[in-house]
Amino acid sequence: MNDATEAARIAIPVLTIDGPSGSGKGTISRRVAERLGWHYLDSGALYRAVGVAAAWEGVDLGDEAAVEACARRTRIEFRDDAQGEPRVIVNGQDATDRLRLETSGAAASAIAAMVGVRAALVEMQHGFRRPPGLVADGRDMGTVIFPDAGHKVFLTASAEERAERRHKQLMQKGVSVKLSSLLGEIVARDERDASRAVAPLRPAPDAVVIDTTGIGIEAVVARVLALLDGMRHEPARP
Ligand SMILES: Nc1ncnc2c1ncn2[C@@H]1O[C@H](COP(=O)(O)OP(=O)(O)O)[C@@H](O)[C@H]1O
Ligand SMILES: Nc1ccn([C@H]2C[C@H](O)[C@@H](COP(=O)(O)OP(=O)(O)O)O2)c(=O)n1
Repeated sequence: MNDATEAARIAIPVLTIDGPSGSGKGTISRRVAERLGWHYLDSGALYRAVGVAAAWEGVDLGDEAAVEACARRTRIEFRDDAQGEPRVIVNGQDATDRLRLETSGAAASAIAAMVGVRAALVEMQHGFRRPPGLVADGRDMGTVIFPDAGHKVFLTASAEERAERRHKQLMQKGVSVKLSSLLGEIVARDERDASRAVAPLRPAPDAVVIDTTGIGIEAVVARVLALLDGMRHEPARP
């Protein structure tokens, strides 16, 4: 990339929304992106998609080189269906429902600890930075992928509330799962995501942390938009 192209790329505004599972990243990011008319990157879906592609291809998840090669060849597309629902197409197949399973989240978390897998997905994530702007959700959006983002948010909520939210979400989809086992899975996944050596889950030093425990979706959206508004009107520092 030449200097002029790089300068044009980094002039495109980015809002990063990182946080643990069930903190509301996807829900809040989608709504904020819609209000702003910006693009949206669900980076977790990329890790989930690689995990699913690896399972389809019989790749051993313990073999780092094989999983990295799988990450490099996996084709992932985001599309809205006729009802406007977002779908994720992995190597030409609609994998949306499978990607949402907690087993896919756990597989994604395991392969996301591999440095080669993370490296394989960097360019694809940068490709989402297109005018007029991008809202990017994940674990390392503000720390690693878009460290120059002008707006960074880290969402949290108590583990109990996050498990309850996920439980309700799964029940609505007709997936029956015990709340206690879900809580255990979520806590274990957060622990692995936060303790890994490469791009661990943690707030960027310049992120605004919002604890969403007991705060409704629209109130969180309003807080994020207010933050953005404040930053946009902040006078440039000398
Ligand atoms: N602030 C909130 N209050 C109550 N429920 C929420 C809140 N934020 C998100 N949810 C719900 O919690 C569930 C998980 O949210 P999601 O956006 O998928 O989280 P994440 O992307 O962080 O895993 C969804 O059903 C969503 O509607
Ligand atoms: N930027 C990202 C996004 C997700 N991951 C990994 C770690 C997460 O446990 C899995 C799944 O992420 P995803 O955001 O889809 O999961 P939740 O919706 O928060 O439950 O992927 C990551 O390491 N880096």
